[in-house]
Amino acid sequence: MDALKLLTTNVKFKHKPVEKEVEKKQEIRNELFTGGKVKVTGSNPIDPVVEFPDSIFKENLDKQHVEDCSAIQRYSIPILSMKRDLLACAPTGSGKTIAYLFPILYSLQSHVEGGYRALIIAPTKDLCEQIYKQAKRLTTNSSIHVTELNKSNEKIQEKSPQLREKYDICISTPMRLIHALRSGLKLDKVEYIVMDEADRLFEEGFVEQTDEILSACTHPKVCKSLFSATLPSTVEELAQTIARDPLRVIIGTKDTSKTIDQKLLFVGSDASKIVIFRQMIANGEIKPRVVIFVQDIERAKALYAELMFDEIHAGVIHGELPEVKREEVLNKFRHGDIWVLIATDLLARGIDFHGVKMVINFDFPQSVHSYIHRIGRTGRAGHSGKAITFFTKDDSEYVKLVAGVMKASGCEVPEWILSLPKPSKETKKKLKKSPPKRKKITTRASYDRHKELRKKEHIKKLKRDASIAKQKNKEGSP
Ligand SMILES: Nc1ncnc2c1ncn2[C@@H]1O[C@H](COP(=O)(O)OP(=O)(O)OP(=O)(O)O)[C@@H](O)[C@H]1O
Repeated sequence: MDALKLLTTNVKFKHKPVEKEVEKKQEIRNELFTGGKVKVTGSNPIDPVVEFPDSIFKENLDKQHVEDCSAIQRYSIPILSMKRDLLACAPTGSGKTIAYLFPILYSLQSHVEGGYRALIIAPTKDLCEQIYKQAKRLTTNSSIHVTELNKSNEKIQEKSPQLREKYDICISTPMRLIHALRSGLKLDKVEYIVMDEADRLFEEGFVEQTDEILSACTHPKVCKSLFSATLPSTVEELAQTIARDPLRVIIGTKDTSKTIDQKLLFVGSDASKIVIFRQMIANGEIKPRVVIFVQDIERAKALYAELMFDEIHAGVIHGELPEVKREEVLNKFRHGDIWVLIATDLLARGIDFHGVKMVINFDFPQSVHSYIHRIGRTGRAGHSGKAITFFTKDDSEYVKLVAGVMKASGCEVPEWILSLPKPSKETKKKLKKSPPKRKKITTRASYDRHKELRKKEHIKKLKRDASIAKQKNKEGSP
């Protein structure tokens, strides 16, 4: 089956490991469990555990085939169980969700009391939904109850506040939680606050909300923890001011991932990108499943239209899609009905897909952290992955940023890229604020495209009508 067919045929993709890769895979798995370099700082550090403590939660993990503790889990379990504040930085896909859920559940089960006792804050609804699902799996058959604040259940809980007493753990975006706070929610019983994707929660647009939430948590012994694959020093400084005698755990080399084979690809201009992408498909260089990142919603829609035209099993996800539709697209991608998922940075953080072989940065990311989180959608949980970043002349002043991460992760980077000057602080800020203006994604004049699309749809309809007529004839024949 040629590459284009593989992406367009309606057969679910199955992953078959190639034998020669086994050794490399073993090396990558070891990285997950040993974490390579581990750095713990802070007063009175606590020794790591070697395995998940016996409990109903461990039994539930066994059912998910999560048996050995990953490096971050070995450290976070005793630290959070002892209610020490924690700043944790560990690579994408290294199991940070279980790293905070497990010790919190383990600790809360010993004393049952009504009302939210742990709060998990994450920047997007999709991520909250994913954390909620993991928490539900972990708490099966236990005495701990979890809720995720969303539009509908927030209203229900607002009308009947006694319902909140049923839940021990609440998962929410900052915005949703602030809304609930302003309609009377009390957070005085909260003993644990987790800030997942913490650096994002301390960025402009979120930091005021995060602050308001933290001030509402008035329990004298509230334990605060921050988790992310990227913790810039500015965030760490801020975190140090809200945390009490925290321990700081860094797994691996900060801001790198050893499980992803990263490449930079000069594509000349924006107009060439789609042509090069098609060429890569034809050459068999694109192995499903793939996540493609573009810089804005308009480009996501345009690329989707192009791939749909090629009859590739593609899907698109961005902030303009309603929640239900987003969930539907994510599920289709998870179940293998969509092989090429086009996304904006909305999906860059935290979302966990199994079997993503490749991430393509169709548009250059707007920051190093965005790069790290985007490529982190592959190479998760001890698997290997590949990331290709397209860059044009317009991106050249920022390329060095990514090259540094690649080098630190042990990937090959051409010398000429390494010798480029480092972008200044101002240049980095400029990029973060507004990416380069890009040419529209299209290979055909829109009139021609519409004409061709209409023709294709017409042929499809004719085929459908013919098959219905054939069926009717059959049923009518004696
Ligand atoms: N100890 C473990 N052994 C094997 N798999 C694990 C283990 N812990 C977690 N996983 C699996 O690893 C995957 C990635 O976990 P998770 O989403 O928590 O990563 P993460 O570190 O939060 O990544 P990101 O930084 O991208 O948010 C999940 O599918 C999870 O079930």
